[in-house]
Amino acid sequence: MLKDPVRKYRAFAPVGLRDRTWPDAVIAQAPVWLSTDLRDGNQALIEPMDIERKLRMFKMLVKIGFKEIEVGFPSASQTEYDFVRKLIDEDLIPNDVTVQVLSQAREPLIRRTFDAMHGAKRVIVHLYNAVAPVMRKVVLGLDENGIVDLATTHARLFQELAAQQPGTRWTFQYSPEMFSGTDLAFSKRVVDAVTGVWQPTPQEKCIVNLPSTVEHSTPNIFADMIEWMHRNLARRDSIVLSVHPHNDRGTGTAAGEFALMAGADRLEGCLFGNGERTGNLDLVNVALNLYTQGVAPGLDFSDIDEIRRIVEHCNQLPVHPRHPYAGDLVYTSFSGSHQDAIKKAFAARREDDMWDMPYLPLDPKDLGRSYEAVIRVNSQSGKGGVAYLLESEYGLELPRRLQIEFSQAVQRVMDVEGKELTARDLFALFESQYRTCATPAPRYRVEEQQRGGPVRVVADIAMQGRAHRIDAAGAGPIDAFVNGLNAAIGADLRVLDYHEHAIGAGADARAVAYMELRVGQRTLFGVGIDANIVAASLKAILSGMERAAEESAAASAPAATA
Ligand SMILES: CC(=O)SCCNC(=O)CCNC(=O)[C@H](O)C(C)(C)COP(=O)(O)OP(=O)(O)OC[C@H]1O[C@@H](n2cnc3c(N)ncnc32)[C@H](O)[C@@H]1OP(=O)(O)O
Ligand SMILES: CC(C)C(=O)C(=O)O
Repeated sequence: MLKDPVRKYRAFAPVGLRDRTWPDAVIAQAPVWLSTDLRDGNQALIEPMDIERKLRMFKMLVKIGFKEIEVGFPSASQTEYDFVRKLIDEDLIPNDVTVQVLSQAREPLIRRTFDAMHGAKRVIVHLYNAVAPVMRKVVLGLDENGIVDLATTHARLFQELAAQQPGTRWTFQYSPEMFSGTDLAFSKRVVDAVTGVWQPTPQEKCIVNLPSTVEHSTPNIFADMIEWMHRNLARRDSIVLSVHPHNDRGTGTAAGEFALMAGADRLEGCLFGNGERTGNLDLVNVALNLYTQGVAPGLDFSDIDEIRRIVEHCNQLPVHPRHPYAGDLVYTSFSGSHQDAIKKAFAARREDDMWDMPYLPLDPKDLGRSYEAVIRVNSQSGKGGVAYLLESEYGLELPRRLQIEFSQAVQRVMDVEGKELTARDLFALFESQYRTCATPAPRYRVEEQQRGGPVRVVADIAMQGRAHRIDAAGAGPIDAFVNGLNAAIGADLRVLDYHEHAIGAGADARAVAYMELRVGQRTLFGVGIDANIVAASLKAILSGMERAAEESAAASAPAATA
């Protein structure tokens, strides 16, 4: 790279629109959307779509709700031509959808384009030629007058050929290619000349499409350019003002949104931003940005994963896992503080509340995603994430101090393995830590002399492989069991805290008991799961006692020598 890039690159000149209004505008309604996946998207693919893939894409675009779809460049190849013929001949274009086709300002290409559209009910036929100084000089070898002449000559040809097919309802569209790299006065001159030929009316509008063929500047400058054109174009009331942003600087979405604020009526782009180089404007991104502001986009992304799979199949290109709204990881938090906030916000949320979820700008359910992947646990995670997964996947509502205790066990595993732990891994670790499967239910009997009075518990238990009989009284079954255990094995056991809840419902429901115990000098948890609530509590005590015994055995074992 150059130390002094100014010797090679020049900054894009600002427009200097002092009385600009767009920064205060609010986008309160959806624009007219034009999908160019089958044209600009397609021309950027390593392997352009065959007819089967084009058709699959077309049907999906219709299902999403696009009413204007650029289906190809019919003069480019036989496949392109045959595809539009198939749509027309097999009557595959719904009545409320208008197809669009593109042609360069070259007579044979335009003739073939009109030829391809015979019998179509409605067509947007799209003319372009380059207007930027670099293209005038190196590609076309024309001065400004020559460019105006090129555009108007072919605009007249459009009129002539359309008149020969009166059964079709034609809408004309013109794009001054590389508008983003052209001075505004000249862009206006060419566009006014073209609309001067077409003479659109407020009832029969034409479309003027302003492309940032290459994105040269910050999006505020593009917005100034659009506002300037919006204010200065002749016949503005007879024009649908469209923009076609690319994404060379990574600000295509901002450019599209700012352009709407600056007066544009229509956006051209592709799903997930496919298109030349860094892509076209990402229509999913803009539509869902609107949605999160409470504006109905008029496009349906309720099954975003299915749409993404079809796009990946048709384009043979992957959608990045971090792609806005659609990527595999965009609703997933790994980091502890994010997980903690999400978990608390989910717990506080009621069904009809406005969406106000930390770290989640949109409810993944609205796009057909489950909450399953919202939180995933790795070494960056804390207790909140672990607790969330155990609760959402296994119905375990761990009390706060147990969350802290268990997350230390998780961290120890993570430090060794260093990889993500799934909900299933965490549950398996929880089962083994708290011996929820290994602790057998004691055989026990509870005797109550009078309702509300002291109870007697008689139980046979096994502790550290040895059998014991417990027979003691207490204020309730837990108290009696603890008293009996202390007497039978000489333990120093107290219950500090106790939580229990049901897991599941109906005949399959089980109870889980979380028991915070003081065993000698040690404070720790025991957990028991059983169909019977008393059995679950006794198991929880035994689980904690076994854990304490194992820990003290481990602490007194001689340290291994190398
Ligand atoms: C910014 C955009 O996305 S615009 C759309 C671009 N899309 C495509 O190009 C995909 C489809 N294109 C094609 O299949 C081919 O380019 C075709 C069939 C249209 C034309 O093919 P060819 O006739 O072989 O021309 P080629 O592709 O080399 O294009 C260069 C010619 O087009 C002319 N040309 C280039 N841009 C323009 C323009 N905007 N307006 C008019 N003529 C142009 C050039 O001057 C050059 O003419 P020359 O051969 O007389 O020097
Ligand atoms: C034909 C035009 C609209 C185009 O694709 C571009 O300039 O990017």
